[in-house]
Order: sequence, then C-alpha cells, then structure tokens
Amino acid sequence: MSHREHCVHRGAHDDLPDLTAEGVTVRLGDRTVLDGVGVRAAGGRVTGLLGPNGSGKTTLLHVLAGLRRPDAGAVRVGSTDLRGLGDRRRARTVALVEQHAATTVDLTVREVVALGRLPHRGRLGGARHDPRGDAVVEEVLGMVGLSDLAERTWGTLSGGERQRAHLARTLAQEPEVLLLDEPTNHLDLGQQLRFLSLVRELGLTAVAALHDLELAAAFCDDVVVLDGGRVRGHGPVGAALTTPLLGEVYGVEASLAPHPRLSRPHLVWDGPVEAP
Ligand SMILES: Nc1ncnc2c1ncn2[C@@H]1O[C@H](COP(=O)(O)OP(=O)(O)OP(=O)(O)O)[C@@H](O)[C@H]1O
Repeated sequence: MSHREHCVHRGAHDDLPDLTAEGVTVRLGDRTVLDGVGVRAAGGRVTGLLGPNGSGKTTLLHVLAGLRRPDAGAVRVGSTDLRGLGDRRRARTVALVEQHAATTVDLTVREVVALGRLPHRGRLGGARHDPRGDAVVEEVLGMVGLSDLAERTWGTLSGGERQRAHLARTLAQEPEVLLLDEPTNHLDLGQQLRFLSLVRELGLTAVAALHDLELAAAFCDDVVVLDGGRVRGHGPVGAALTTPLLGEVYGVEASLAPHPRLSRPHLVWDGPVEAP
C-alpha cells in the first residue's frame, strides 16, 4: 500500500494540493532575508529549492511549514491558508524534515517515529486514542527500510539511518505536503540516490532544499532558485537552470546536457566564471 493510499483524509481520486507562497517577506534584525517570494510547488511533484549559502532556503522552508510567521505574504495548501490552521491540523497538512533535528538518544527508532503520530492523537475517555497509529508507524518504518532496526536506540544509528528515521517520523504525520531541508547532507552517494528515489516514489507534493545541482537535475520536476532572498528562477528543471542563471547566481560556467544513457538532464560544469 502506498503512503498516498493509506492517508484516510484524502480520497483515492483527489488531486494532491499545490503549496503556494505569495509575497513572502521576512526581516531579521535590519536584514530582509526573504523579499516578496512567490513560489508554487505543484501537487504531487518534487520541487527543488536551490540557491547559494545564505540565500534564504531554510527560512523559506520554515515559513512554508508554518513554523515562522512572515512579515508579509501568505502560504496556502490548496485553498487553505496556513494561518487559519491550529498546530495539530497544520502538522497533518505540511511537515518538515529538518536539517539538524535533535532527538533524545535513549529513544528507540520506533519511539522516535511514533512521535510523528502526536498530531493524530485524540482523547477517548481520558486515554490517548490513535487507532491507526501502530499500523502507520510499522508501515512507514517499512517504507524507509528501518523495520529491522525499530528497537535500536537512536544513539546507535548511522547518519544515513537517522535521516531515514527522520523521514519516517515525518511520514507518520501523514502530511499532504512534505518539506525537506538538505536531506542528503552527510549521506554517501548511494544513500543520496536511494533517499531521493524514495521521496519521489512517495508521490507527495514535496519541496526539498538542495545544494547539489546534479541531484536536483536528476530528481526534481521543478526548481525554485533563490538568491539574496529573491526568486531568480522558477519552473521545470530544464527551463529554469539556464547557463546565464547558473553563472549569475552561483558564479559558475555550467549547463544542463542530456544524460548519455537516461532520459533526463545532467549538469556539466567547466569551473568558476572567469573574471571579466
Ligand atoms: N536570526 C537572524 N538574524 C539575522 N540574520 C539571520 C538570522 N537567521 C538567519 N539570518 C540570515 O538570513 C539569511 C538566510 O539564511 P538561511 O539559513 O535561510 O539561508 P540558506 O539558503 O538556508 O543557507 P545555507 O545554504 O547556508 O544553509 C542568511 O544570510 C542568514 O545569515
């Protein structure tokens, strides 16, 4: 059963919602970190959030997740404004796999993943009530390939296993939109490819901040390129990642070329842009 099918709040024939941000501005101290950012992450597609260090990716993800209130602008999932949702409803709508999520080392993997069920727990006669909780936890552990490690304590996991456990905890929330902040940091190449393949297979509306443009070209349907808190490029990978844009934003001579064997683009770079 796919993750999409087991989400009871979504009918089998419903389209997945778009995530849209309009005019999002965030000021921190005397700096404008996001400046009128407009983004549309299309339902069921994987959108890469790109941009150099400090361009505003993490700040935008926090706004998209409803964890940071922007100074101006709004975020919607479908037609629902995130500002109108309480914490529990919001957590069932949009969920973020954070870059440096802290976790208590003594918890087992299963207990960590079960934390994702908190927004689904109601109260029945004073007791916590989540009739589907155990089944969902088992299912998402299986999806990320951690069923065999479910009883291991957090402190004993490798970096790649922790990334997958964080993803499983987020999937246990059963969000409609999945946000990921640098999910492949610290993973070896094989783990990077498996992790992003898994994200694609989920079929959710997903937004992933990525530094690796080759991974973005390979796994994303669309990209948003931020620079200095503004959107510099937005659209399908092949149309958005142009040589002039890569030169202006990243200061590199690079272009997308057809992959020699696969029907997808890959990134070819020559080096830094020559100084004029
Ligand atoms: N509390 C703060 N006060 C002032 N400036 C801040 C604060 N937090 C972040 N910033 C600045 O906001 C800008 C955007 O930061 P953000 O972490 O969103 O960028 P990023 O694109 O995710 O960066 P990286 O790729 O390096 O992780 C940076 O210049 C950062 O220094």
